[in-house]
Amino acid sequence: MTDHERTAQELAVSLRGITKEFNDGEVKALRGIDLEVPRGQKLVLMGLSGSGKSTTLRVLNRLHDPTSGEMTVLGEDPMAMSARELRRFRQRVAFVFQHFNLVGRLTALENVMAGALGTLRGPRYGVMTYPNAMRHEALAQLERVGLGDQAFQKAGTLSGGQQQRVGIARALFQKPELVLADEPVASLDPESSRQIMELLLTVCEEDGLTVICSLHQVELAIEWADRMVGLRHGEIVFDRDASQITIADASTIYASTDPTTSSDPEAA
Ligand SMILES: Nc1ncnc2c1ncn2[C@@H]1O[C@H](COP(=O)(O)OP(=O)(O)OP(=O)(O)O)[C@@H](O)[C@H]1O
Repeated sequence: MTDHERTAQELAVSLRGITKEFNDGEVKALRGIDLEVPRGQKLVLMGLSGSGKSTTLRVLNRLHDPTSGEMTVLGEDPMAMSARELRRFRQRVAFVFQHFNLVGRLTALENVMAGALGTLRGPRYGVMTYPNAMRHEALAQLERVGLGDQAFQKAGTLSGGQQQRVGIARALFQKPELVLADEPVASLDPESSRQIMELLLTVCEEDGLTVICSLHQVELAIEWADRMVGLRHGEIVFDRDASQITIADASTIYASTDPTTSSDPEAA
């Protein structure tokens, strides 16, 4: 194994000069992102609306193809994958969505098992059409997120916080190595937000997963992240260890002034 390959194995993510343009270059969503994320790190992405957080997350599991640049995710190059390899790769990279992305008319349990549909042949209709071991595992994950009693309740009838718990159980059910969470608490009230972030990061820590999460709540980010990365206009303008950051520091990313001109040289 070469040094480069060894480093790629130790890192969950390595992005080099990643750009992403939309509308034939009219929108430059990412303008050269360089980012290395060690395995097991809990990284929060911050930035104003439109700064490129979602695009970064979506490039990582190839929901978007980058326009240019190189990337390695979990030791592999997603750009070089066939459709089949990409399906397998996406089992290793779970996504937690802001609006939960559950099927409201299906039970919580079925929504969790939907996380494994990529590994099953053909569609499934109803809980009993999934293998027994899968049902047990899905139930165990629902219990883990505190929803064992709601396993057979239709997802659409659950509260927002409960729906996101299902979203987290679905992610864990995939047995991922990397969890990408796109503003997972943006649709929730402050108390539920705190509970859900605590849950997400605790379970990911227990399972030794890498988490990359976009989040607007600076206090929550400082409390739960190992590292905070700020984006502005598709560029990284802030990259620090969360333990060395204050709310005022982190808030510069949301200030009207450009943090690259801040008096603190490290904030650039
Ligand atoms: N599918 C798309 N087509 C065209 N432009 C897009 C598309 N997706 C994102 N963009 C643009 O790319 C830029 C970055 O968007 P992105 O969604 O990554 O920002 P964000 O930081 O996640 O914002 P928010 O906090 O509002 O979710 C924005 O200008 C956005 O309008």
